[in-house]
Amino acid sequence: MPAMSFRLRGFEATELNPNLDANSCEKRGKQSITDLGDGSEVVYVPKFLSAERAWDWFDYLDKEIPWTRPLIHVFGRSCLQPRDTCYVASEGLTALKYSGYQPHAYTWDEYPVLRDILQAVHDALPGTRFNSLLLNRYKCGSDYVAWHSDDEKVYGSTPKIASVSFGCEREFLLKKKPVKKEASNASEEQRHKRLKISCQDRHSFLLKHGSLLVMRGYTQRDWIHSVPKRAKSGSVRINLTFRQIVM
Ligand SMILES: O=C(O)CCC(=O)C(=O)O
Ligand SMILES: [Fe+2]
Repeated sequence: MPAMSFRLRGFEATELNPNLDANSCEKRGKQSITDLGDGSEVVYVPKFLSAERAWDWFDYLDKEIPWTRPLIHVFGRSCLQPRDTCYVASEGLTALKYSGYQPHAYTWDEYPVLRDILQAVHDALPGTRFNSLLLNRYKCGSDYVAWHSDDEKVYGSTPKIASVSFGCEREFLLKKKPVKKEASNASEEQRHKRLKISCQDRHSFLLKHGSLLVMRGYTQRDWIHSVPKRAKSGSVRINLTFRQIVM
């Protein structure tokens, strides 16, 4: 598939920085790149942060962030968002709105540790310039995020989203968006290709304390993701997703 490998080569330029000092590379350990097909990719780095550093940041975030649990509107109904949230963005950007909710944008200056975490992410992903951050706190196993994609127009057509996790391990699922109904005149080859894709249309990552997961390429256009409820009650998990607002 020469066309695709060419397209993917474009993404390789922004892979994890191989030139970080040997020590931080070592700590960062292995990364895995999952090719979701058709220009969508997920990079997972289980040991992005040392456990100690990640616990320090967990404690700060848990205590200092002004968490809220807003009322959101989905499918014509209002409900409490099933997790705590907070939003931070650079000044002068277009306001973010999702599920009928427009969060207040706090500034980076109000929570300086967030700049340190942002710096660690920028160091690992050369060429990125994240200017906004959505924070989520899952207090127990019944807090979750439903299937969705972060495909808001403000992020552009191929957003890169860097997700850092702290505390309780939770499962992160990816599922291919359903393809539009097959035209009746689709060739045998096209049908075979679709069938093959549909067998590989789910992925799961156990997001560890101190891990980094990056979604890139067409992942928001072609895939949805979720953090489902967990039957056995878990402890607190905090997740930070760094994004770049481009319009
Ligand atoms: O908590 C996570 O790992 C994912 C959060 C998420 O998908 C989001 O904030 O859009
Ligand atoms: Fe998301």
